[in-house]
Amino acid sequence: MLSIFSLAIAMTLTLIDTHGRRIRKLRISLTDQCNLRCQYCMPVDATFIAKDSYLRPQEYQAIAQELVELGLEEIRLTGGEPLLRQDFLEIATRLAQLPLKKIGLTTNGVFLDRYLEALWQLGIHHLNISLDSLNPDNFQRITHGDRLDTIKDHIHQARSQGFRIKINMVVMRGINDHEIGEFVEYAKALDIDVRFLELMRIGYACETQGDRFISAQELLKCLKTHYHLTPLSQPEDSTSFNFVTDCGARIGFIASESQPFCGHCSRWRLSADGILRACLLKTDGRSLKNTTLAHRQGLYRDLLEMKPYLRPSEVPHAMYQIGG
Ligand SMILES: Nc1nc2c(ncn2[C@@H]2O[C@H](COP(=O)(O)OP(=O)(O)OP(=O)(O)O)[C@@H](O)[C@H]2O)c(=O)[nH]1
Ligand SMILES: C[S@@+](CC[C@H](N)C(=O)[O-])C[C@H]1O[C@@H](n2cnc3c(N)ncnc32)[C@H](O)[C@@H]1O
Ligand code: SF4
Ligand code: SF4
Repeated sequence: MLSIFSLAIAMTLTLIDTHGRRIRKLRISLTDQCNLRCQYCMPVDATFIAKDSYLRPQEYQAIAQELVELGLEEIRLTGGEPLLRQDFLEIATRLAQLPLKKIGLTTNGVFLDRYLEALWQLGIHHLNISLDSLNPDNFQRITHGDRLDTIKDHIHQARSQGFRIKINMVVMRGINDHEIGEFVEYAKALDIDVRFLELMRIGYACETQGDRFISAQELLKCLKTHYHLTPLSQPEDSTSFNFVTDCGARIGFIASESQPFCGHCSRWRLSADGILRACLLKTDGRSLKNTTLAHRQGLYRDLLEMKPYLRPSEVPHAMYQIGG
């Protein structure tokens, strides 16, 4: 039931930006902290924002509710590592009460087992899990962590419980590009999706991206020498373009460098300390911390003018700082 005030807002504001793109997805970063240190994302000596600057569970709920009334359909919880957030379940429970079409979670999977039951009960059934190597030594090199078996075990448990799982693999030349065939077989064996991500020029990764970048088209060409690929349809605001292989594996490519998808971008992002941004690759945003509903209405209007039409080439902040 809309309050009179929020009804008035809903009548004057719709989430359509200045280029006609409808904002229907919000990615919420719950923390910038992480228990891994993926070499393209976070330096080993990363510094983090103070925990007392985090938005509180009630604030997430209030903001999300307003945006739902304006047309928001999906929320994805991300970070940093969202499952490190102490009050993760309270936040997830509050968001799950809203009339959303979907809530997803993007996680490194290390603590996933602790939350599977609750996530299932809350209707959060879409899990995107980062996994850049199936080889323990290589996994350690990339993430500075030795949790490969744990993560694989959690992926297996989640799949057995019925969760929809997409694996995100950032493919890097000379680091893990020799493993893409193994990932296709892994996806097939577990009946899960795998998406190959291009290494993005964002934050810390800008230093090494030039040498390690490998395009989706190059990967596709390589995979086509082993598999016959049939294209799959996807929503127009999908980050990935997808195929099914003749062995039955579902694979996708997120080519945010070589084939940007800004023209159909439908996402806003909310950082752990409450900065709402119209684009992953823009530093500027609007702080929603300590604001009233009336104030936020103006900030939402500002945001509708802040999403770039063309993809910015790079940005100094890292993915974990803004919410990947
Ligand atoms: N350029 C760009 N890349 C994005 C954006 N959103 C996600 N990505 C890329 O896609 C990767 C995977 O994102 P996920 O968290 O798995 O989400 P997704 O499944 O792609 O997104 P939804 O379908 O919206 O839930 C990220 O790590 C980024 O590399 C975006 O808005 N812009
Ligand atoms: C920042 S993480 C946050 C969620 C969680 N910690 C995880 O790893 O899934 C979200 C996604 O961003 C991706 N990512 C981080 N830095 C990236 C970069 N420079 N290029 C491409 N993807 C990147 C990760 O691979 C991961 O799939
Ligand atoms: S990609 Fe995810 S798991 Fe890896 S360091 Fe960044 S936030 Fe942590
Ligand atoms: S770069 Fe910005 S505008 Fe383009 S798809 Fe990503 S978030 Fe959207």
